[in-house]
Amino acid sequence: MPVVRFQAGDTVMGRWPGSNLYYEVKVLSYSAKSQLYTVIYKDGTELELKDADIKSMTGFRQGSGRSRSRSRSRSPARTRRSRSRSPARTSRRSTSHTTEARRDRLKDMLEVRLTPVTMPLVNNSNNEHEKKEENDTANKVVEIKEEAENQVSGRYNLRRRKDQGEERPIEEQKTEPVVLLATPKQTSKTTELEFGGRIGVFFLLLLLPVVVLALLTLCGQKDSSLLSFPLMLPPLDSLWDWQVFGITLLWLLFQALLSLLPVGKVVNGMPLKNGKTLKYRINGFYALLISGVAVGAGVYNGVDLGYIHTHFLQFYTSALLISILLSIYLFVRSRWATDDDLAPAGNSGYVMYDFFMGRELNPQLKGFDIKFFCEMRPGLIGWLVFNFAMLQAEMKLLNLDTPSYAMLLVNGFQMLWVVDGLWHEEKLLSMMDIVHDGFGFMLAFGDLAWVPFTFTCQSYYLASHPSDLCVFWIIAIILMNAIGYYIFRKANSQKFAFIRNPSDPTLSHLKTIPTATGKSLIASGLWGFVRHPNYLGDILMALAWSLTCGFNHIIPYFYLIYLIILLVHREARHEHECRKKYGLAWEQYCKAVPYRIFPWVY
Ligand SMILES: NC(=O)C1=CN([C@@H]2O[C@H](COP(=O)(O)OP(=O)(O)OC[C@H]3O[C@@H](n4cnc5c(N)ncnc54)[C@H](OP(=O)(O)O)[C@@H]3O)[C@@H](O)[C@H]2O)C=CC1
Ligand SMILES: CC(C)CCC[C@@H](C)[C@H]1CC=C2C3=C(CC[C@@]21C)[C@@]1(C)CC[C@H](O)C(C)(C)[C@@H]1CC3
Repeated sequence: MPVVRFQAGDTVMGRWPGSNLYYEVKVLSYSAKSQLYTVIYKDGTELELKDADIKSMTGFRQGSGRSRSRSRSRSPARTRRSRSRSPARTSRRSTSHTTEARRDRLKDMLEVRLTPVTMPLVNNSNNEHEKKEENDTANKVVEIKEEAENQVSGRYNLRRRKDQGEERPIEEQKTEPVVLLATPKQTSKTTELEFGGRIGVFFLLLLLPVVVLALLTLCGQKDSSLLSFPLMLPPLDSLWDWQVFGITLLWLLFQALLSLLPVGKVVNGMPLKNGKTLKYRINGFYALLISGVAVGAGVYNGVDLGYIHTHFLQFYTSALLISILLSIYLFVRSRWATDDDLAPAGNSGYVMYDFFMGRELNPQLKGFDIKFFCEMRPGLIGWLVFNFAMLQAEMKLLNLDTPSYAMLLVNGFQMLWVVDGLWHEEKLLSMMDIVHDGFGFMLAFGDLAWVPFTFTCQSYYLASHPSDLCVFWIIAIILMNAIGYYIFRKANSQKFAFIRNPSDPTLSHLKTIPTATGKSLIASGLWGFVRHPNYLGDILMALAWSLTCGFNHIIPYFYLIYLIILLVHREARHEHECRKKYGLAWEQYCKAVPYRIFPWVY
């Protein structure tokens, strides 16, 4: 039976999710079922916190006193300034739990809720915004937050905007690893399960590999109609080839070696739970160039890429086996991971769920980050090699002197997407997959098997299904891809620049909405059109890719359908997180930007 340490109305210190920052909060209620406290921050943001993330005011003062004295020796001026502002100093109350006192506190709390901080749309360069934030909740946190703001290195913006002018490029920043606050280590359990929980994940584990197999089988046969789906699995010996397995392992090794090349800059990842940052070498674009030269040299010297087309299923089963073995290795090694190494989403205690979601956030082998490598290299670059192989296979199978326009368009569009991804490789470091998701079966299979074998569905299809495109259709498809790419790139670049430095002068025209965390939300330009313009751009491109294959079968639309499902789910996940994280500011933002991904769809 859990001990309920706090009562409704108590003022306590609550940890901000995903960080070691503590804010003054009031307890609203406790749920015995979920064993979570609902607390309210001073700006009205309500969150559910675990017992381990809450400290009593007295306990916290004793704990933070130590860290305060540590920082005082480092920066006395800063500490003095923050102390004079700290509401914890001016409004410390007795923690005795008399009914009278509790009722008073509850009244205070309700007043906070009834007078929420209003957050107007502000211009990025507007001084009023800064003045506004001076009075904002973000400034009313106790001094430990101020201290933490000064200590967090990297790009995660927890500063007030008036301090942000000091932001420097990542490479130049000092990355002294720091522990923000000495708190006793607690194992943070995942309580909210995603993807339909244990049952959902069980089905995904079984279904995903079969879906890819079915897709490849249908794509490869003459009649690709869903109705002609083979009810029998292909014979097992047609699914396995040791030589193909060896080639796949060699490809992985080659890519791993390329990623270790000492070319390209070294940058810091986002700060981890313990305030430390990991270092990453950004050389994906060089790896792509070298891989291109190597494949080109192979073809020039008589290597027949048609082998990939004829052994595509075997390549898939090899990649599948490697991803399963890798996931087992990752799961086993996570037994020795510390709490700091664990991903917030993959530590439920249910073996299958955690195996799927991934327990460890950034598993490393002597500084080699396995997740970052898998996400950006073997699958993505392999995808382009596969596309090129399909182009050669098409010419051979359909007796063509030159590749079809459809095949050329698919190869060109997808090469642009991959080149763009590797050119902007550094930006991946702030993405949900790297910052939040553990590395388990979902991503291992996703990166090594799903990406190279489902993203190729159009070129694999075109290799044996001619698609004649008229000039009008070609122009329309190119235009659609260009518009999609423009939206995708501009939105992602703006978002990344803003996360890195919200005071970036090139973004000063953008309107933003401040939140209690100190982070603001862009609410104009592309980001004022829909809440995820980058998703919209991506979907437009995916549509253009599929349209090259005509309308005879739905199979080449597989990638488009997958992407829409994934991004709609991702949007819902993000929305859920942000509602908890930003509270009223999020509501304000949703009012200002009502459409989610598609314009006119709420
Ligand atoms: N082809 C494929 O299989 C897939 C492609 N993608 C593509 O990858 C790209 C990146 O995806 P993803 O990481 O999901 O991107 P998101 O757009 O969800 O970006 C997440 C980050 O952006 C921040 N953010 C979101 N909205 C705002 C805003 N209005 N103002 C300021 N910051 C904001 C979030 O901040 P916070 O949450 O901290 O507020 C978070 O740090 C997309 O273009 C997507 O289409 C993604 C998945 C699969
Ligand atoms: C197995 C599942 C059903 C789904 C697996 C999903 C993953 C394969 C994808 C989730 C998000 C991804 C992104 C990229 C690759 C595929 C995965 C990992 C990406 C890195 C590719 C390069 C792009 O430029 C990008 C925009 C950076 C992509 C980001 C998302």
